[in-house]
Amino acid sequence: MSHKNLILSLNAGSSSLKISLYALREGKAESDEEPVQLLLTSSVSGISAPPAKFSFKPSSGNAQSVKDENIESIHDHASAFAHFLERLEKDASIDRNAIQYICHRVVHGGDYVEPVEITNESYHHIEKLSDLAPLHNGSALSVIKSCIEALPKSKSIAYFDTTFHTSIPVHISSYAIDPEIAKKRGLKKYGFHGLSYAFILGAVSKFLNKPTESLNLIILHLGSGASACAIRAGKSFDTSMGLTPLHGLPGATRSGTIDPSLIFHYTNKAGRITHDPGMASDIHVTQAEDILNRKAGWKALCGTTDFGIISDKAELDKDDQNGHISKTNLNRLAFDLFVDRILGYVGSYHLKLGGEVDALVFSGGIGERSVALRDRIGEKIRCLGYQDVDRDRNGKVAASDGAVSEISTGVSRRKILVVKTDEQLEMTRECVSDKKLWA
Ligand SMILES: Nc1ncnc2c1ncn2[C@@H]1O[C@H](COP(=O)(O)OP(=O)(O)O)[C@@H](O)[C@H]1O
Ligand SMILES: CC(=O)OP(=O)(O)O
Ligand SMILES: [Mg+2]
Repeated sequence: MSHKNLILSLNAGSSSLKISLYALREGKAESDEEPVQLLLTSSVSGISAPPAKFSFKPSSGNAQSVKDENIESIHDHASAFAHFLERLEKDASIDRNAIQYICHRVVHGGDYVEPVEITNESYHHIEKLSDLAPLHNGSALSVIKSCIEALPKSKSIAYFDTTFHTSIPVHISSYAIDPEIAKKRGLKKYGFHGLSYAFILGAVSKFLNKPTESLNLIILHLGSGASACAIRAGKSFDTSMGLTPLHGLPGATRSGTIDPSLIFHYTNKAGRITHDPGMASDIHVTQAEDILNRKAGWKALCGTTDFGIISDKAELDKDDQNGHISKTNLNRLAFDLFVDRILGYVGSYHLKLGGEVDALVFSGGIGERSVALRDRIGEKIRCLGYQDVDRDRNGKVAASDGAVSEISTGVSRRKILVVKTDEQLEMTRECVSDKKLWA
């Protein structure tokens, strides 16, 4: 395939590497047309629960699609990217020299409030923030490093999850601690999943045919990392993650919010630097942070990071009348606990938005796929004036990237939607619209 002006978009999540390759459209795009054409998507999932699964899906042409192939040689994000590059050349015959820009999702941007080109200085700035996103920034940097080595002609640009949340008012983003120390050390709520929230906001605005500035939404991004966001007048007003992506909802291996004192009763080595081989060697965090980020969440409760399995088993327990499954079924506990924490945020954000909410949106790997979770949350929020979840619609949510599915019906104006989020496309749109890059 021969294309000019390619944009490669890389999203290093805590358990996955998601990749999309686009070609810039020639000529002026129609007003409603995407400025890029998608050439292929690829993903490596289960990086934190090997064997990792590799998928490769060209949009057209003769190249073969691959779905969920177990790849033993992938053990981290850098080896996942190396495997992708190999397959790009072998399976899709795309000339990597045609890649002009590489967009990288970087979770923690610290005080960077806009995307930055990767230079020595910005690389080290992102590296310094690695301890504040121990499952993320280091992985993104390892992929950036691979790009510098394997694709020296392409320019790498970092897009931050934190940028979207710079609109959060100071009384919401501040902690009740010594303000001088907070300022000196940058201790405040940053919030994450911002690229996903920006994408979802745009998709919902189009779907409801309302300008973003007029929208109030509660969005749930439920993936390996899970967070909630209150959008007021098209801007982030509050979000559940904080200084780090540990705060708020539990995740695949993360505890979410706990009483901070709990950790000192859990272990008497909380403050020591961890030497666990599972934590990347260039990340320096305490055992407390290691336990709460990597040895907690669904993995600790149920022995799996796959919420699909948890929700199936939780369902089994509900139907069992013979006492074969213990009443203390941990899958059931995990499911109910997740529902409880999500409801806490939905209720709180509903109030913070003064009851003016246009829609509740589900997204992320769990939000997009768990029919049971959407059904349960839908049932619980009816008292807030949301429409009813429609069984049929809920079971048939569209699976393509960017799709918006309405799963509720009724007379209330408050809808329940599912959006298949696309952080790679969000970064690419920003890249294309940045005039400096295309002068
Ligand atoms: N059928 C399913 N039902 C519920 N959850 C699922 C299903 N399939 C995958 N998941 C969940 O989606 C998670 C991955 O979400 P995703 O947003 O893609 O992850 P990441 O945070 O790495 O970007 C998995 O950890 C798994 O728990
Ligand atoms: C911020 C975060 O937790 O991201 P992810 O869900 O992709 O791991
Ligand atoms: Mg993700």
